[in-house]
Amino acid sequence: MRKKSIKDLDVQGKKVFCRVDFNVPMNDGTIADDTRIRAALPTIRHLVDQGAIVILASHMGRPKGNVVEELRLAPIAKKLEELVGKNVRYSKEVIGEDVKKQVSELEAGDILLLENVRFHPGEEKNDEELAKAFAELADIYVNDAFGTAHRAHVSTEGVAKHLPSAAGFLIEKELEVLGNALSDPARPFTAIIGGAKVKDKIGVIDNLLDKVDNLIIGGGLAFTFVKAQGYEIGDSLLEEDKIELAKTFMEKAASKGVKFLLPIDAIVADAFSEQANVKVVDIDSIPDGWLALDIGPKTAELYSNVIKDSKLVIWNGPMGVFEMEPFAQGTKAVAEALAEAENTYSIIGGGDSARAVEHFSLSEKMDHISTGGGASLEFMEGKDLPGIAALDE
Ligand SMILES: Nc1ncnc2c1ncn2[C@@H]1O[C@H](COP(=O)(O)OP(=O)(O)OP(=O)(O)O)[C@@H](O)[C@H]1O
Ligand SMILES: O=C(O)[C@H](O)COP(=O)(O)O
Repeated sequence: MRKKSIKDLDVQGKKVFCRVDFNVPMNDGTIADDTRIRAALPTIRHLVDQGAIVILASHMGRPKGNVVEELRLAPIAKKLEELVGKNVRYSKEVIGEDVKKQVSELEAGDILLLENVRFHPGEEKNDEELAKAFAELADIYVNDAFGTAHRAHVSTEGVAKHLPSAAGFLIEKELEVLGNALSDPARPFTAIIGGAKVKDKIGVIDNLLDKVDNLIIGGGLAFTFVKAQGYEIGDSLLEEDKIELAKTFMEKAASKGVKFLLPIDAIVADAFSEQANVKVVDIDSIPDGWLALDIGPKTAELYSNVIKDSKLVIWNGPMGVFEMEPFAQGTKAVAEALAEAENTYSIIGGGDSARAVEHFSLSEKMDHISTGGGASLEFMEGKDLPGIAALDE
């Protein structure tokens, strides 16, 4: 069922409580990447232009109900001011008398940013009292925090039960792109799954096997599959209790005619370190005591060719330990193949893959980079996102 859109609302003179995801990476008090702030601008600008009184709420980090000085949103307010080109007020409180007073002073088109909502112990508990207190501040609730839509917290879910609600432009765009990709994909449709843990990606692999033509596996999780194929993997990442499941995934792929691609070679190291001794080996020759930390060059070429022959590619999770230079080549090759593939629509599923693409300065070449890491993953798993489910239809 289609959710109500911010476009369907008359917000002139109305107080709008708008949840955004300003959980941006910080480096010594400065914003290391403002992508998520920029992603919320269309909604914020629309509300301002339509004469709404805009109350913005976001979390940053995981302060677990405590005030953590480094996680205050003051630098975000400043950055936002720069980006929207108008004064942004900032409250050092999440809720309370001072917030009420500040809200009462706002006029149409004004913006107030509340303090990090996770400073309040009620936020993550989805506390009813806090939900009511937020609702009392406003006439309307807009959720545009796609990155946090998989959390049932007060500012993402609880407050929606007390106010007329709608989705902002970012959530709409994410749902449209990810939704279209999964429900009516251009073919060949390829999913690339990497990262560290099989157990975190079980749901998404299972769901994607019903939809894709090719499933490419890389990263640390590939080695549980390699082990399931019967090869020795040295000290590479292994989830012993998932070997049987890995086999069932490969069987499911075969029965559905899905090409299931696993590494055919790997970059192995004698320690988990940038300074380690490194060599390239075929997948059946990973030496005892060594760890596979990246896909090898033959695998990178194989994966790149599949990518270039695809019409649609979804990518979640790096191909290797890309944070260390000697193990970044596989992830880089995949990013470059996506960047070069002219007839391929590329969707980067947030989190580490988005960071990797940014790291290789290839973001501009991708068709859609989701602002959601966990959220896009849960969406791809076919789960309902509580922050979206709670919105009016
Ligand atoms: N072969 C490998 N061995 C060990 N760790 C690996 C290997 N390949 C990748 N990694 C690590 O996996 C981590 C990311 O794994 P994780 O499962 O957390 O992915 P993710 O964060 O869920 O991905 P995304 O954020 O894109 O959804 C990276 O830090 C990377 O260094
Ligand atoms: O960065 C994210 O994935 C979102 O902002 C959600 O953050 P969380 O995982 O701390 O809930």
